[in-house]
Amino acid sequence: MPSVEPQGKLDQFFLLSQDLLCCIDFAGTLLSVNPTFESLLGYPAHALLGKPCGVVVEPRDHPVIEAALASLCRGEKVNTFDVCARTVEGQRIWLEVSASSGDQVIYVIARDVTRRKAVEKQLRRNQRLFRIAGETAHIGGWYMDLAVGLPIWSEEVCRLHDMPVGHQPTLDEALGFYTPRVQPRIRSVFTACCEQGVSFDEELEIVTREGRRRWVRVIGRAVRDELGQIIQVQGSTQDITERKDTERQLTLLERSVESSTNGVVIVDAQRPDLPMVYVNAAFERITGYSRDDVLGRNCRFLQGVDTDPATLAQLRKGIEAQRDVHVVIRNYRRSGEPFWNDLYISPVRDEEGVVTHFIGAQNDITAQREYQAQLSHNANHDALTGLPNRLMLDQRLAQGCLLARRYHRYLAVLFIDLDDFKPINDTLGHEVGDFILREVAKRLEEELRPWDTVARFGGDEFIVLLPDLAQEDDVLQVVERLLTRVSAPYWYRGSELRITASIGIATDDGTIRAPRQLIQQADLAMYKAKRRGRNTFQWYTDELNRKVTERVSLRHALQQAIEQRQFELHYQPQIHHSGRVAGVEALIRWHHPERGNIPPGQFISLAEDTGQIIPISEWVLETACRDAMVLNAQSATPMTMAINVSPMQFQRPGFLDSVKNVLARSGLPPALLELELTEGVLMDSAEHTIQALKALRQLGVHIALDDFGTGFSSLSYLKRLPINKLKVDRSFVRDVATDSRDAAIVEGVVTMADKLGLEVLIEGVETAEQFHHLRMLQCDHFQGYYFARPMALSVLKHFLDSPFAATASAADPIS
Ligand SMILES: Nc1nc2c(ncn2[C@@H]2O[C@H](COP(=O)(O)O[C@H]3[C@@H](O)[C@H](n4cnc5c(=O)[nH]c(N)nc54)O[C@@H]3COP(=O)(O)O)[C@@H](O)[C@H]2O)c(=O)[nH]1
Repeated sequence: MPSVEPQGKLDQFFLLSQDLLCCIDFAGTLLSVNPTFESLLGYPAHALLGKPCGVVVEPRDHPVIEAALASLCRGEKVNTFDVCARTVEGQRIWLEVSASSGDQVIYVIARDVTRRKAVEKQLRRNQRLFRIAGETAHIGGWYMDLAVGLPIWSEEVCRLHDMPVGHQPTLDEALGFYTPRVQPRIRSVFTACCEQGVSFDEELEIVTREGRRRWVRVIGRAVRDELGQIIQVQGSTQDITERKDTERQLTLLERSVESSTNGVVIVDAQRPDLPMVYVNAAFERITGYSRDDVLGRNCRFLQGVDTDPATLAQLRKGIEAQRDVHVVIRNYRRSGEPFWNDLYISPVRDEEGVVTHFIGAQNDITAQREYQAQLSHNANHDALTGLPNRLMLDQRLAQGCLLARRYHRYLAVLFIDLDDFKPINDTLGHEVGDFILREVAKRLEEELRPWDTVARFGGDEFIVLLPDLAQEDDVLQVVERLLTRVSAPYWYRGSELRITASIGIATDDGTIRAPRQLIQQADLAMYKAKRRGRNTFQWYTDELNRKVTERVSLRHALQQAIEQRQFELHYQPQIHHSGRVAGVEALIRWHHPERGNIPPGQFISLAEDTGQIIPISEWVLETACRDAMVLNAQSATPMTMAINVSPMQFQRPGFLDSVKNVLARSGLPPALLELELTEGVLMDSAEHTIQALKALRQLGVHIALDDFGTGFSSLSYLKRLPINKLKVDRSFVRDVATDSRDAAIVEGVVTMADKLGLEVLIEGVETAEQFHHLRMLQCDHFQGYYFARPMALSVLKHFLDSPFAATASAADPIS
């Protein structure tokens, strides 16, 4: 293969050049190579000449060479191109190739650009990494040459502003993306950077071209030339919207937790002893401990002596099992004051589900608890005295019975009723009444053992439960103590008040099945105590029960009697000392369809107690007045009608009017009506009674004082009473013939009545002997079986028509 030899100066250049030089023909065959070609690629010239130039080039680049040769063959110019050659040792060398055609040959200059290629590669790699970093971190770069005054944005910065990649804004446009609120700030820091070289690092909000609001972190710094002149400002802009959103959410969360009214505690679940790592302001407020006091400590210091161990165990179990727990626990504030903590504890897990923390939400429910306790106390206690009420009494009663049964002990139930409490309340006022009730409650409590119960049963009634008595009689000493204590004086605003109590006692030896029965039994016994004179006690007995049961059944029967008009009036003549019948006393008779005649002594007092006396009395008054008119129509001389007036009837406000009305309806002259009142009625409410009597007297009605001598009336009081007659009780008559004391009493009464200008009637005269003694006295009237028994109206009419003188004479002529 002929070689093309360079000549002259060109030869020198060919031989000494640092570049690879070679000549090839238009087929690409190597014609000559310079020494650098040989040395760089490691091939001797003879090994190359005559070979295609592509032998030293990577096959991958052969098409590049072929294309260049083709162009040169067509006489076209070829631009510099790069190919990768391979040395004899296999090392790759990048060559930058320039080729130009001569007449017959092609001159090729190839320069080793391996190093440049490596730098370019590295640069490209760096650029790619930079782009990846920018895209993933949403961070882009920018700079502005001060001399030019136009910011240059990276692709990421363009994207961040929703601008097309490659957009190059003016400075004003670039800063104009910031929201109006932060405009002054960005312009100020940017200017300071340009003019004074002050770096900046700001987090500000922009509005993109699409109108989206985004938070960016913009960092800038000045670049100076070798003279220290600021020539450029460069920096980065990062989209931190997500972080800001997260931060905002966190801030919101934190503020919410901070401003929550509930206490919030976070403890570290991974450190020993679960130390607190966060507490909010409400925790500080509720507990009184500051953050500094508590962070790092376990929250058990909030517990105290009263903290319920069962609740603590429940709490501990929940934490150990890493599950939600809800407890209401007794905790203590820093001041030592206890409070009720309504506590929810929940585990907080990380992404792997590992419990890293526990969060506790606590609520101080002390006030709520107290309110509930108050409500429950109110539901179980009497508002005035603070004593247990009926509801609680029932529970305690059931407990007491249970204890008596289980431990073979006795339970005593005391029914305590204050004597004559109503007059205190009515006359002195409710304030005084309340004071007495409170005081009594206090005294009763003070006299009892801690495990006894005193409850207010209602009004002026109290129930005492004495459980756990070894013997029934043990109750007596308590009862006596209670009676003494209640009857001690009460001092109200400097005035002394007195009150007593009547107590009924019932006991259970563990056999009673219905505990409430004990209260009923004690109640019955209490009534008996009242009847026995008050300020005393009475045991419940079966006999008492029988009597009370009888009273209950009688009460029902009485109601039927009122409704079915089973009553009749009998009349007993009252004899004037002249021997004529001066009047009659109306006496009620009850003809029960099954029981037969029931005497008034058996039902009048019951009717008094139940209030049934009112309709009965009204009927008596009406009937007696009507019958009096009948009798007077038949009688030649005026005949009075004496009627027994019950205390309740007399004290009713409308009594006077009812008398007036009955008189008006019947037409009976008032002077022929005599109302018989007992001493007991007249002794009550002195002034009121006297006024009522005066009103009756003004009406013209006569008043007789019945059962005189049995009521211990004060004689001075007697003189003030506007009455007409005294009826000497028959108890003085019975033995008047044999007992000089009775005779003296009757005589004394007759004399006194005479001096007071009162008439006298001696009742209960049964025998001639009695009458014989009594007729010697200057007495006006007599009444008794000796003269006539009470009789029905029809019988009385015959009696009056009969020659009474004969009857009376038969008994013993009076005149
Ligand atoms: N409030 C009302 N009380 C009434 C009425 N009717 C009767 N009574 C009272 O009931 C009590 C018992 O009355 P009674 O069984 O009718 O007895 C009366 C007479 O029968 C009885 N009496 C009359 N004479 C004699 C006698 O010689 N011996 C004797 N052992 N008893 C006699 O006395 C009763 C009349 O007593 P008094 O009223 O005190 O005059 C009795 O307390 C009645 O008051 C009524 O309608 N309303």
